[in-house]
Amino acid sequence: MVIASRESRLAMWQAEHVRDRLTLLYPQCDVKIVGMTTRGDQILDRTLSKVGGKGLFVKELEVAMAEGRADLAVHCLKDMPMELPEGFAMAAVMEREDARDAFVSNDYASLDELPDGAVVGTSSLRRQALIAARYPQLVIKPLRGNLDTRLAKLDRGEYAAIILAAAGLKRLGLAARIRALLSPETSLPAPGQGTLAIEIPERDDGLDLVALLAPLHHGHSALVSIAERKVSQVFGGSCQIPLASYATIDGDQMHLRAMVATPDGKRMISAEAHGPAAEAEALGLQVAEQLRVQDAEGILAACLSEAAQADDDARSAELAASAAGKPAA
Ligand SMILES: NCc1[nH]cc(CCC(=O)O)c1CC(=O)O
Repeated sequence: MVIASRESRLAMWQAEHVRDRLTLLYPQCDVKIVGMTTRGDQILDRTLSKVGGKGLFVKELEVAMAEGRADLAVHCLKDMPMELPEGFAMAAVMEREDARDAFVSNDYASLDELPDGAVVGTSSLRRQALIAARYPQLVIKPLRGNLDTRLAKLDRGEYAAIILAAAGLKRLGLAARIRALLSPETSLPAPGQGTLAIEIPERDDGLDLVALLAPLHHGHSALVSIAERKVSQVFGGSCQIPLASYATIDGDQMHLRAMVATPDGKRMISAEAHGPAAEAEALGLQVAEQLRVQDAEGILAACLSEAAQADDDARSAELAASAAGKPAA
């Protein structure tokens, strides 16, 4: 069995995690990992939402699976497109890690402690909007790169604090860097945050990978991800829009909360619903409908035109820089 993985430390940890679970389940099976670099790993100078979004990190892995060089790929569910390309399926959704955002800083213990004008690093439009709405006195600057790069930028003093997913830090043994976990009330998580999913190609050799991977599937985590991702899907499933969607299950009841905002956090709408967990998709649609009647589409249109404007600005800067004979910053 071959697992295709990106080469970042986090992606490798995730692939190794699945390899170890499979090896325990099927000691007779030889599980290997093949590492590969994706377009998303190569483009580090621009905000992710502006260079093509979620598909960027999975394409090369899918090509490897389609060509028979790999049997499965492990992804952060948060980075997976809402609809998988023809010929691929989600074989398992694993048990969710901590879904919360984490506050990381060398000098401050929480967002509340940051002085006016302090620079906070994040490239997630969702985190940017949520922080800007609650802490208008803070300055939010883009932050990209893998986890180690982001932490190094913080340590060099480029930011007073940065916001990252708690799950990634915990997986890499970096939980000690977390100064505060942001409650869903402060920073409602992204759809699927903290959850790993396994993607497989359709195959015609009769091997039932879904059945083989079933012990890695976690029913509750799958149900909350269906509800969360439905909300995102209704609004286009893009990461160019600040959208949060977070569900929890208590007994057989699900609680789903969602939020849509403009990147500056000046317009923000929320919705929530309770219902049977088994009706996850319907709950997602219900919350999406509540957002729609509050003009979610109007807010999203404003986001997309802002993103297009930023793209134009970036292109103009690139053109001006190349005319001046130097690479764009
Ligand atoms: N967009 C990048 C990404 N995709 C998944 C995670 C974290 C791990 C997870 O949510 O499972 C991260 C890093 C971050 O948001 O800080």
